[in-house]
Amino acid sequence: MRNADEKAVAVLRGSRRPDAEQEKRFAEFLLRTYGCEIPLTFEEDKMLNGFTLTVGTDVYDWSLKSRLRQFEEKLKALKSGSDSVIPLMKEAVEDFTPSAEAEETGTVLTVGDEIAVVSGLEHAAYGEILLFSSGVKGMVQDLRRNEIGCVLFGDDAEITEGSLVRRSGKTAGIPVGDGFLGRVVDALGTPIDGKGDISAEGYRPIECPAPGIVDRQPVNAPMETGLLAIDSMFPIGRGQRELIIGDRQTGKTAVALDTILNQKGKNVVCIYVAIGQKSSSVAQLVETLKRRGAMDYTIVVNASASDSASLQYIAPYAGCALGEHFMYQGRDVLIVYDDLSKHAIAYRALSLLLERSPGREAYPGDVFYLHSRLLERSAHLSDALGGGSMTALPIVETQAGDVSAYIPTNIISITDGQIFLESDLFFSGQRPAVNVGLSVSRVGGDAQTKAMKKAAGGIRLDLAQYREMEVFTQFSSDLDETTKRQLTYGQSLMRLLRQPQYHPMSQHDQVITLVSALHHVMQDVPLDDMGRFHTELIKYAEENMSDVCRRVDTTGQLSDSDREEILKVAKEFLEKYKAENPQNA
Ligand SMILES: Nc1ncnc2c1ncn2[C@@H]1O[C@H](COP(=O)(O)OP(=O)(O)OP(=O)(O)O)[C@@H](O)[C@H]1O
Repeated sequence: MRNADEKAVAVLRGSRRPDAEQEKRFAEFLLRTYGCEIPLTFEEDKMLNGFTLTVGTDVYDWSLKSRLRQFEEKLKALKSGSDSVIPLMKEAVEDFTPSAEAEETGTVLTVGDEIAVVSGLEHAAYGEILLFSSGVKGMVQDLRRNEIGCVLFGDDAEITEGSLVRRSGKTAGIPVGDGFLGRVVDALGTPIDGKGDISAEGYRPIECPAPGIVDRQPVNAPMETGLLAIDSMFPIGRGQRELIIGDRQTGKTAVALDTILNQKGKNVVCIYVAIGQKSSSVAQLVETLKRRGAMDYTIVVNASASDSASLQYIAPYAGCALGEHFMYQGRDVLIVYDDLSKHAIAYRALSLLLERSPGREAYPGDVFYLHSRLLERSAHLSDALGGGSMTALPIVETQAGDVSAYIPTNIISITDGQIFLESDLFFSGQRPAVNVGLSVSRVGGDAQTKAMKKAAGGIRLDLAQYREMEVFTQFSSDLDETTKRQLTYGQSLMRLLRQPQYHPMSQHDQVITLVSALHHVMQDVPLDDMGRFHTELIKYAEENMSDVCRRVDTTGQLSDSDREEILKVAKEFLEKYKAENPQNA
């Protein structure tokens, strides 16, 4: 029996809410031990995946651990036939004998600014959850000689100096499962969309080692964004990590959102992690996803600007754990971290409060590890592990286009390429504002479908030549005919790469556009009329060669004869267009 002054919180690990029979047994046990009746209250604890049992004012540790382990082994042996589970569960409850275990307790030395310094917990490990006497939880972040620095996930006003802290023996975790699809949750997995509780299938620690080399296979399947500028030149593969980088308000979120919308009907689970954003922007985004039918396969994890720095710090790891659950089931996952600059800032705030020495731009020394351990968890798993994948689209905000700042360079070096969005292009109306010169995709080329590869052929080269020529000819007025044509060709290509928001293009749409554009079919169409011409061309092509469109979409191949057919139809449409619009001919 413990000191009667201590506050009583105990955790019934890995268990469902105890049934009436079990509760009776607890009550009897307490009566036997204390000689009087003590009220019991059970509360679900999502973070530790268990139930907190509060008993009077004493500390207990109810351990069902060994029973549960045996029970799990039996279940595994049975491979869970539901008929045979019920007697097993009964048996587990009947054989249960509560026991009190010794545990390590410490005291709070100082507390403030979401940080507590604790002494006396000699065996606490990095990342372990500590339970404060007020019920608030914290995570060990700093291990010093005689004390521990801990970030708090709750109100620090309730914690007083000298109060008691207990170890939980567990690292922070999040409930996971299909029930989360279509929901908005906070960084601890608690629903915040007012739609009630989520029934979880399992539980995953938020920090988990990334799959090793043998557990992976090369990226070889495309993750189409539906954006012509990206799919044609910087293709993304399933399992790839592609950074979206740019100044504020350059359409970074829009690219990620369009990619999520484009996954409709493709059996991809999408996760959007909002870090340090306004809750109103997140609500707007959720509304857009709902309206466009994308919320059914999407989970939104929100740690808003008004949440504590510690919640913002763990949000991407929690989102990643949710994604891993699906990835290890062999499914494909797309995860967007919006954005990692704010994540780094939250971590910097925590580190400075923990009195770690500041390094470059006042970030702590391990800020590279902060992001590398997160992004390394995205992978294309080997077939032996189910062949699932997790594609990451981290977003980073730059200041005045400076990609060489600390956080952008770090993340550029961790990821497999970047889509660089430029303010000047954005404001000149070129949206998505992809800078073709600075963007790159290092592994996606292998994942691009043969049809796209064939259709997109030399577009990057053509655009590079155009950009060079554009600079040289900016101030000269009399240009020769070839240069002029090259310029109009480049301009028409750039115009075609403009794409309104929420209008992802299908694969056949992109292939038809690229084949016709790169064969100069659209060159003479006035730039102002390009949008209309393009829309009508696609409609005309879909009506006149539906079999080619279907073949491209289903097989991902583009035979020479199909290409000829596309060109023929495009030219036919051009003639029709010229006849209908003689002023543009
Ligand atoms: N392709 C597009 N066509 C038209 N408008 C667009 C396009 N892409 C983005 N926008 C608009 O540009 C604005 C900024 O986009 P967005 O919020 O995605 O940028 P951001 O870089 O994520 O911004 P922040 O820095 O605030 O995170 C939005 O109003 C969005 O509707």
